[in-house]
Amino acid sequence: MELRQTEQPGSARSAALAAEQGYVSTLYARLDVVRAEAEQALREAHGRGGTGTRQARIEREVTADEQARRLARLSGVERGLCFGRIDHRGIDGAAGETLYIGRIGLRDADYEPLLVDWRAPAAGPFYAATPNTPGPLVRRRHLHTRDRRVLDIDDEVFDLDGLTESDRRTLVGEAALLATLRRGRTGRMSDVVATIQTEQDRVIRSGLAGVLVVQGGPGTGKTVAALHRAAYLLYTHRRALERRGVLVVGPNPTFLRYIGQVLPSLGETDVVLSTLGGLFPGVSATAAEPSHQTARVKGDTRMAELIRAAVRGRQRAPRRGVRVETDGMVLRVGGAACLKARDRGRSGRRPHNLARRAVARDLLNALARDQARQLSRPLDDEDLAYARSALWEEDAVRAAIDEVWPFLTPQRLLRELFASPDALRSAASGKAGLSEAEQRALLRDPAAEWTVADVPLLDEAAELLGEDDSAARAMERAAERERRAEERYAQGVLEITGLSGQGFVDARTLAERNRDAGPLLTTAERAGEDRAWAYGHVIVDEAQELSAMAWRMVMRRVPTRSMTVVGDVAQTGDPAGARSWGQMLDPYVKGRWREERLLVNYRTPAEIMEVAADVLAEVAPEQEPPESVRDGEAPPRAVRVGEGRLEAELPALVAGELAAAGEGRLAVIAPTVRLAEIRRALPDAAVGAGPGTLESPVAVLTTTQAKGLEFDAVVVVAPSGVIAQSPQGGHDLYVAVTRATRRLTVVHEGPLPRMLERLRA
Ligand SMILES: Nc1ncnc2c1ncn2[C@@H]1O[C@H](COP(=O)(O)OP(=O)(O)OP(=O)(O)O)[C@@H](O)[C@H]1O
Repeated sequence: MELRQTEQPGSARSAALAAEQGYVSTLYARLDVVRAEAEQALREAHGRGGTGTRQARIEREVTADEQARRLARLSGVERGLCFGRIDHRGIDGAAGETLYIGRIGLRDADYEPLLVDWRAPAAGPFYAATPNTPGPLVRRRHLHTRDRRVLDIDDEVFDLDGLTESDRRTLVGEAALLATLRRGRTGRMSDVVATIQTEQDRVIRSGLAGVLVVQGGPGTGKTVAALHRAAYLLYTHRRALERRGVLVVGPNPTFLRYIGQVLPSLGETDVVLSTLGGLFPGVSATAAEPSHQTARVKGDTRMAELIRAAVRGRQRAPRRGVRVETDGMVLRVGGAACLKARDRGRSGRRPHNLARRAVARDLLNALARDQARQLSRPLDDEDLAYARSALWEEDAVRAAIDEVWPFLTPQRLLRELFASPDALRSAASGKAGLSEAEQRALLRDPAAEWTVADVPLLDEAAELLGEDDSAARAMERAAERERRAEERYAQGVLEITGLSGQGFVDARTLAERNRDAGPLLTTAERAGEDRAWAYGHVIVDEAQELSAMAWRMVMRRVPTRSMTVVGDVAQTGDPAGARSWGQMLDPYVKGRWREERLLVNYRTPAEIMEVAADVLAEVAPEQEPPESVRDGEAPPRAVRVGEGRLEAELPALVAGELAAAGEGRLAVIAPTVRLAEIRRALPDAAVGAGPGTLESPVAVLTTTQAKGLEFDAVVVVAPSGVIAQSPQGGHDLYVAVTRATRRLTVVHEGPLPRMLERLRA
């Protein structure tokens, strides 16, 4: 049986608190010493001056860089440095070992451990122990601190002799967890190191190799567990991952901002956060597809065949040959010679742009021979080489070569393909086998902006075309950004170390020194610029939204297939998204992916989850709803407004909900077609996925934009509209009603959809 000991008798409790305060004070004192040492080391690294060999300078800057990172890490753990303690079972009457668990590891001057990093194996039992399976522990203690003071302790004593009753939820540190969950939301996700639950801990500490799928209903902590996993993997496999980096892919920029500060708070910087639309260097796509049909077609793997055929279609052998007018002469390459050049280009199986060299050379040779013949000049190898380079300088010659085998960027290929019904028809007629309607769905204005679903297509095209000069251009852009970032970074270093304004060195000089030694790009920065970068591990959140084409792109980024795939197939909103994990993953790791399921909902109160469960039963009856960990403060409700009255009635309703939510944040979630009206009704609200969305007390969002986010109060407007908006509308409604941490209101004009019947009661 488990004993909770928050209610200890007064004096015993004060004594325990005082003892813990003593220990925690020792920890902070040690932290101060370690910080001072790191500051000193950084000062020394900079103090060594700007002379010496390049190698020496680089070494010095690397040391300085490491010390600066170390300092940043040490500064980041001030809040909640130590949050737990575990007491091990003694052996043969001797007392067992006691360990304190915290955000980083600390040792005393004699190198004896004072504090164990939460990611270290020794901290494992703190998260893994349950009343049924306490492992080596006799007690787990949660320490609640503010600033450097211990405010409270919360004990779980595992009585080893009399375990009778199973705690179904196996909650770790229930009091600590519930206190955390009851807090108002701030608009940013925060770390949960102090209250990680056993089932989440299994996800976090699962091995690095292979594909791990984390399937779980809304609010089960998939995202938070995945981010802690990133920190854990970087800590545990630092050598393997530091050089290659970790990529986290999220559904939209707002979501990335929402989760962005969890990783720095965990001390991790070598992580690239990206949306799918940002995975192709040089393109930053956010636009959605104009229709569900277009989204579906673009996500289908037949697109790979279409693009392959489109590239082949650009490799031509004009039957009449090519003709160039230069210097008053007409030079020709016959149809047969063109065919031969093209076939030679294809036979090497090299990517299109790389094979172009050989094709161009063949054509230039043919033109040079024609020129020599017309001028009745002999042509030895040297003459031929000279003639080739002279001809290559001529625009008309290059245009003729382009007729046979043009240089293509992925952007140009797709733009021209999607703008031309003929090109589409001819590419679609082969293996791709797209119907006429499907071809029409792809047609668009060449000036249209890139959509998120275009990005995997650009990536596919880049594979077939081979590298162009985009890497070089990206490096130039990176160098410029680097120059600007260096100064900002240097200023940051000076501020962190307290050296700013003390006359040691100024930001510009520090940045200059770095520059002299060559750019010190982090792994994350180098990886983010490089399409062909192979990451050490990739985490995909809201992974159910990825189409089959998007999976092809993501898999290219991680040839080792070391991945964490996080999502919920019951929340799939994208028409090309996943119906099952096997459907998406089996083509790459058939039967070799493992799955962990998270079953407890930490976000949505039980009363709201009942409503959501009705929706789930309708739209994905094979899925189990997660079980809520806490009860709500107010029952969810439906409010009917008269036809055409929404704009008039919404402001008061939202104001009332906002007041009831206290300091909290509110989201209005609505179908796209109603946004304009809601914007008029709530002129002060942040609308859509802009930068202010997370800060504003009231945000107006579509379900797609609300994915992965949470709010104290949620007002779902026009549920029938949400359902009708897309073939996955039921899934969208499920997402919408599960965003609330405290209050849910559904506003409807017509009859309530059947799946929300419970709200009528
Ligand atoms: N162990 C925990 N301790 C404290 N808070 C937790 C814990 N696990 C989850 N939470 C909180 O529960 C909420 C939901 O977590 P999260 O967003 O990771 O869920 P999710 O499974 O990704 O949800 P969805 O599928 O709806 O996007 C967050 O506020 C998170 O901080």
